[in-house]
Amino acid sequence: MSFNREDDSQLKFKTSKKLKVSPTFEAMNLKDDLLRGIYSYGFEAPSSIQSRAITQIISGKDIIAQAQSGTGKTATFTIGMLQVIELKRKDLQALVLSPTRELASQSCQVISNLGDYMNVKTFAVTGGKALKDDLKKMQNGGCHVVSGTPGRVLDLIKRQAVQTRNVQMLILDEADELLSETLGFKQQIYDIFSKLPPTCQVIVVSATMNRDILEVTKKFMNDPVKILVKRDEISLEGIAQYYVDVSKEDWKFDTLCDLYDSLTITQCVIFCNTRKKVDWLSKKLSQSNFAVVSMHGDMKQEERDKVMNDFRTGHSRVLISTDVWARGIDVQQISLVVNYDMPEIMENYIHRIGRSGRFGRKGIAINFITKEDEPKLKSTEKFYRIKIKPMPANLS
Ligand SMILES: Nc1ncnc2c1ncn2[C@@H]1O[C@H](COP(=O)(O)OP(=O)(O)OP(=O)(O)O)[C@@H](O)[C@H]1O
Repeated sequence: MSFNREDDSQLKFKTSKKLKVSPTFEAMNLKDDLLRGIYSYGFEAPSSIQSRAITQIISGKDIIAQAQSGTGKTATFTIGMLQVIELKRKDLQALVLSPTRELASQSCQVISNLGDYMNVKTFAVTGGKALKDDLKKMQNGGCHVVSGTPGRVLDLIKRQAVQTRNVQMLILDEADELLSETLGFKQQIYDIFSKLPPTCQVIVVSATMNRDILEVTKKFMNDPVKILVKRDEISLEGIAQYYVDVSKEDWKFDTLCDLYDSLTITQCVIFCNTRKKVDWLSKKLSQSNFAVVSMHGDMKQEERDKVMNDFRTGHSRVLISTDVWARGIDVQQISLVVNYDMPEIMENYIHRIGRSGRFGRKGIAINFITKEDEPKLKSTEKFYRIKIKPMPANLS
């Protein structure tokens, strides 16, 4: 998935025709306790993907659900899943897989919140945490839903701590990332899949899909319902996208310092392409007395957890990270994303800028462009049919 991509239009893959649209949550015939959970979580009406996909999930069909970032895909699969799960039973019935530990934990939290009045029991099992703790909590039993990263889930299945015999729903969140050739999750996903009952319903979800991934889904999905988004509609209108012509790498730092006051108006994420660069940038900003925090995959999990917690609660406002933060993480106060480096993977442009502008909020994305980045900028604009304009002098 490089930037020099041939046209991979989804010609063969089209949104299924005549899908039912439920204009309200009541119209979905949900359990009372689930409906209560939805309203007390603060939701009033379903988003576009929710009004189309939830009832399809409930009907038991396999589904490919694509929708723009921040439009409520997590609640889509969660509500569908909670409606189907039998709470009286004490066995594992649904499995959610995510590419990062933080995302798996976040989804677990959403499931637990929306299912608050149903007494749903859900656990997050992720790498970076003590295996023995996961073994213990799974042994205690009674878990209806596991949300985890593929490696840890597979490990627990092999140790028979996660019992898959009654799993009736598999959800692949950020599915294009989980199934991509480059990241090494694909084989783990296949291995997990091979341990599930053959009748298990499969739900794949992401803001981005490409033809290769859609081809792959044919191998393990059964005539899925498809809800797809055209490429020129993937980028959210509410996120204003700008570039700053920095010419050379050396000039990025001063440009960022000049922007710092704008970064702290609400909350901001700055993306770099390597862990080393994240460390370097956060050190250099701290030395210049700018308050920033940072997170990447080489850090200890306790440290990652602390950074996440401080950022979620608003104690820190500027976070520097790698693509470990590109997908799925939901912090509503983020209004600004800076690509200090342009992403290596085209899809991640959409995911990164989608950390702002959550659920209809306004957002701003700023891309630092060196001479070498110019072709990337052009191909991103062309691919998603967007216009990334020069940053205005007065950003606010
Ligand atoms: N029906 C709703 N009404 C109000 N807020 C909602 C509704 N559905 C979801 N939200 C909120 O919108 C935000 C974004 O939702 P979510 O994280 O599920 O988006 P997403 O589509 O999974 O995004 P991404 O592509 O970045 O993973 C969350 O804060 C969520 O609580």
